[in-house]
Amino acid sequence: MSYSPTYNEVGKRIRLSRILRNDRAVVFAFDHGVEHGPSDFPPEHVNPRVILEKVVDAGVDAIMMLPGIARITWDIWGNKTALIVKVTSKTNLRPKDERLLQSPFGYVEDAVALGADAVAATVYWGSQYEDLMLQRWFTIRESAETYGLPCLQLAYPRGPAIANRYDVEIVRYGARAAAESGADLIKTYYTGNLETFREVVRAASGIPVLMSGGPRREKEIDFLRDVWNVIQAGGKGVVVGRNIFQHKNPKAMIKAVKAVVHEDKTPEEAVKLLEQ
Ligand SMILES: O=P(O)(O)OC[C@H]1O[C@](O)(COP(=O)(O)O)[C@@H](O)[C@@H]1O
Repeated sequence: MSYSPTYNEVGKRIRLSRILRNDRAVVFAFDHGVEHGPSDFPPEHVNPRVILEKVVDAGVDAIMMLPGIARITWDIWGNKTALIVKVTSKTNLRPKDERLLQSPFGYVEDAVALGADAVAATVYWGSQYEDLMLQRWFTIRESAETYGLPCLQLAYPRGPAIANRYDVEIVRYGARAAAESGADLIKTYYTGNLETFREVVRAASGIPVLMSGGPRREKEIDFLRDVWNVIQAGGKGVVVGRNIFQHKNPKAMIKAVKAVVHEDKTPEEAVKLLEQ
C-alpha cells in the first residue's frame, strides 16, 4: 500500500523547498532592528524598504524578519522571495543579564497569516533562561507543525558556563540539541574553519545547517571563504545580515554569496563580482 503523507507533511515539504533551492539557501537575516537596535544599520539602510529592495532585486532565496517589518514591506518581497518569520527576539535595552532570554515577538498564527514559508526562534543553549526558552520553543514548534510550517532554530550557545561560544565543542553541542529539539533547519555560528564546521554538521544528524553571518568581516574575501568552508563542510548555506546590509554594495555581496552557495564558485571567483 502506498503511503499518503499528511497535509502538514506536504505543506512542510513545499515550504522548505521554497527556502532550500536545490538543497542550498542564501537567507537575508533582518531582525537586527530589535536584536541590536537601528544603530546596526548604516544611515541609508535604516529604512527597511531601501535594503529589502536591494536584497530582493539581488535574488536572495529568503528573508528572515519579525512580523511587524514583514507587514510593512510585503509589497517588496511578496511572491518574489520566501519569508521566514522570527517569532522571538529581545532588545539590548534590557539589563545585561536579561539579554540571554528570547521573548515571544509574535505568534505562529502571525506567520501563517503573512504567508510565511517557515518560522524561526532562538534558543540560547546554556543560558540561565534555557528552560524558559525551551518551553517557548516547543510551543512554537507544536503550533507550526499543525500549520505545516518548518521551524528554523537559531541555536546560539551562550551563558555563564560558556567561555567561548564559537568553540567547536560548544557549537556542535548546540547543533545536536537543536536537532534533538525538532528543528527542521539549524542556524548557528561559524567555528572558524572547514574541519571543525564539519563536526557541527555531523552533530546536527542530517538536519540542514546554515551559517550565521556574524559581525562584518573587514575583507569580503574572508567572508566568502567562510561561506565556502561551510558548504565544503556539508553546510547548506547562510543566514546573514550585517555582512550584507553594512556593505557598501549589498546587491553585489548577495550575488557573490549566491555564487559560492548555489554555483560552487570559489571565493576568488565570487569576489570578482564585487569588483564589477
Ligand atoms: O550573535 P548576535 O550578536 O546576538 O547577533 C544576532 C543576530 O545575528 C543573526 O543571528 C544573524 O545575523 P548576522 O549575519 O548579522 O550575524 C541575526 O539574525 C541576529 O539578529
